Amino acid sequence: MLRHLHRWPGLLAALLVLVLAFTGAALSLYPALERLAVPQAESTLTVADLAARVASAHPGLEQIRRAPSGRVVAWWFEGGRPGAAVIDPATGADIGSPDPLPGSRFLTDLHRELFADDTGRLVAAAGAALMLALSISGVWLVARRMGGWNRWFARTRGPFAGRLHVELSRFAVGGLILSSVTALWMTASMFSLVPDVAAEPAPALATANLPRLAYDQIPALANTPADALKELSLPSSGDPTDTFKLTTAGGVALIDPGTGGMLSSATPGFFEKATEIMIMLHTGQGAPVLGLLLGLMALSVPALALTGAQQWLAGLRSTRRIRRNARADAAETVVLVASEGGTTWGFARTLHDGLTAAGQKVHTGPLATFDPARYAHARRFLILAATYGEGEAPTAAKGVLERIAALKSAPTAPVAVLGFGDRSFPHFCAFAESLRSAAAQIGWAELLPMATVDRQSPQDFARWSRDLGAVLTLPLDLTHLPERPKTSTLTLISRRDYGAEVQAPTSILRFAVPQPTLWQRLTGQGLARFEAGDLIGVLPKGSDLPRFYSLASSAQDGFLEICVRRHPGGLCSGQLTDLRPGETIEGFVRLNPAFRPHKGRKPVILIGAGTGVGPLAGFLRANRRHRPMHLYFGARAPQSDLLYDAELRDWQAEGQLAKLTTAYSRHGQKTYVQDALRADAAELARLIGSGAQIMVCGGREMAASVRDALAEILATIGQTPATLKAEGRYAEDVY
Ligand SMILES: Cc1cc2nc3c(=O)[nH]c(=O)nc-3n(C[C@H](O)[C@H](O)[C@H](O)COP(=O)(O)O)c2cc1C
Repeated sequence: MLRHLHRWPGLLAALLVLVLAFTGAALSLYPALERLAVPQAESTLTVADLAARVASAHPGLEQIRRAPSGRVVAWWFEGGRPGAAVIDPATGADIGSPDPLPGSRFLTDLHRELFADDTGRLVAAAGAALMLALSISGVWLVARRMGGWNRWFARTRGPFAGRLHVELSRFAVGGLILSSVTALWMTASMFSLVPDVAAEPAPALATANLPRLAYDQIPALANTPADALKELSLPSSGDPTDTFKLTTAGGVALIDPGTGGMLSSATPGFFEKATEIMIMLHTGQGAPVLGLLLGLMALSVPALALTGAQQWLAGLRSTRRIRRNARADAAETVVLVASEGGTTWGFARTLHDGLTAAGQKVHTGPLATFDPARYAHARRFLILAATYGEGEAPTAAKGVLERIAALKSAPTAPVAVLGFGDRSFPHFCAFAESLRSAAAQIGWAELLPMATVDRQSPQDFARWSRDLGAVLTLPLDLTHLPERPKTSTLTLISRRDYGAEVQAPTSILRFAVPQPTLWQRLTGQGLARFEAGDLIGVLPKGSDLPRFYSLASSAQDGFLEICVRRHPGGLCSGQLTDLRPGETIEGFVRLNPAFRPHKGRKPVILIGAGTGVGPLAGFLRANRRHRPMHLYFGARAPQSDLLYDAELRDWQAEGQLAKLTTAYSRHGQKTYVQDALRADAAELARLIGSGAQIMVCGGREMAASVRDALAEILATIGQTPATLKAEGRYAEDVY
């Protein structure tokens, strides 16, 4: 419900709210500009002094008004003609026309009434009401996403658009609520819905036929500082009983010009004062810094709209192919999906269709939206979760574990977790396992013991579905045939071959990148955006199951490069290493943001062996700012499989590679990378102590030996690989 409340007004009102936000942000500059543009009165100046100064230049003075910015405007009637000017309070001289600053009337009319008088005012007020609804529901959604009110300011996780949306909301929501509440108040005041009629003093007449006192002989004018003045109306020269009318923040008074006595007065009531404060808070008039801050917050609105829409579209993309999706609050079976590449959604669809066909009311949605309060009629939860990084959650589901752990009580309906992973990774289905144990920790009853699906195995899935059917007493036996991923055609431009002499035939393959469409560029789909360290899924001929290779180049390089070692009998590596320039493969990019050098100038220690040097070479190629990068590279023999040999020399000469250390396992004194690390223990300890990041890429055994060697080195500075990992300074890409 809350999500709908946040989303639908969001879409409907996007345009209106954007107009209000842009014009509001632009208008917020005016109070500050006006404050800078007008000369300010000295602090000792009184209303009497000011009136005397203006009157000496304009004997027919009728009225003086002072705006909260300090801008003083005077009106007079001289030689049968009315006149008006902005006044320098220091001299009483005219310094310019009292017309509003250029553009401000246009912007004000657009902001306040969309050039449509009362109708426009009501539409603008509706925009403010929608802004308020969005802001308040947004405050709740941030709390929900972060895992509770006490975590409202905690570190954000997950995809960039979602993180930016939360960060901007946290910055801007206070100001947006303030601006919309004050706008609503001002509209209510405009339509006389607030009893804020200006207080008026009782009518009074001056003593006739007395000569006028000088301004400084009238106590009320002589004792009121000029910066407290709002308006002073002078008695009309043709009416002997007319009075001064002095308006200040404290109220309104009628003053006898002959005696100087106060004839009557009135002080503003609660609502009049409240309206005045609302106007100040909304416009920034009298509080230019607040105005600028509110303007800055209003400027977040377009970015919030964009990132909000992007998240909504991403959610829509994943669930749109679920047919007959029951509402979350009506469903008896809730299927929650954590996926990065989308294949788990395919399994979820098959499960959804199977359960629906068996008569169940099923709701399927992203695990990221999990909130027990949403599922009033749930009788069971089925969580389908893939694993990424080093046993971690897919990006969209980051933070879910913390949210489960933060639940005050476990949902009453039991849960079954089905993990999707790949046994060739060291942490097989580790995220699903973490979900299972987080559920157990809070006492969430298990519907079925956790099961796993290895490499999208239809058999594993069918087996689990039968177990589920047995528990639910439904005839479930689901066959899911994984869909072929959407691929691009890549043409080989060049290849360089290494390692044949040392029984490690390896090739660096460089492919042309097809020109991305505008849509792909805007949404980052296809091959529009990739970095070294991301992955390419290659579909070998004769199989729909992709094989992943780490990228050794980024989209900016203008080509896509991978290192492939030919494995005896390997389907994909065989086809790739047989490719001739001009031939093509089918592939798709999978982002791997966990394996990238952090931003900044801190040193990076790159450790790789064999084809593992591929992404590390990509990092070096992109190191145009020459941050210190140290490469430890394990190969078999220098003349045979030292991949990127020529480039490594160039990069070193140009400063992109600070230091290269090689270790050869079949040449001279045989050594491995871990030996080279141990030999450099003191230097490495120093680099890590100064904040260096470690990135390891290569085979599983090499990574384990490197971890052992680094554990010894880290112990000397009171660190472990685990502590560095927790800080995000130890990343592995292992196969
Ligand atoms: C970069 C990357 C890292 C992965 N890490 C793991 C892992 O640590 N453990 C695991 O069991 N599976 C791992 N996998 C395999 C995926 O979890 C598996 O292919 C899953 O079916 C993908 O589901 P999805 O397409 O819905 O994201 C990884 C896959 C990739 C591409």
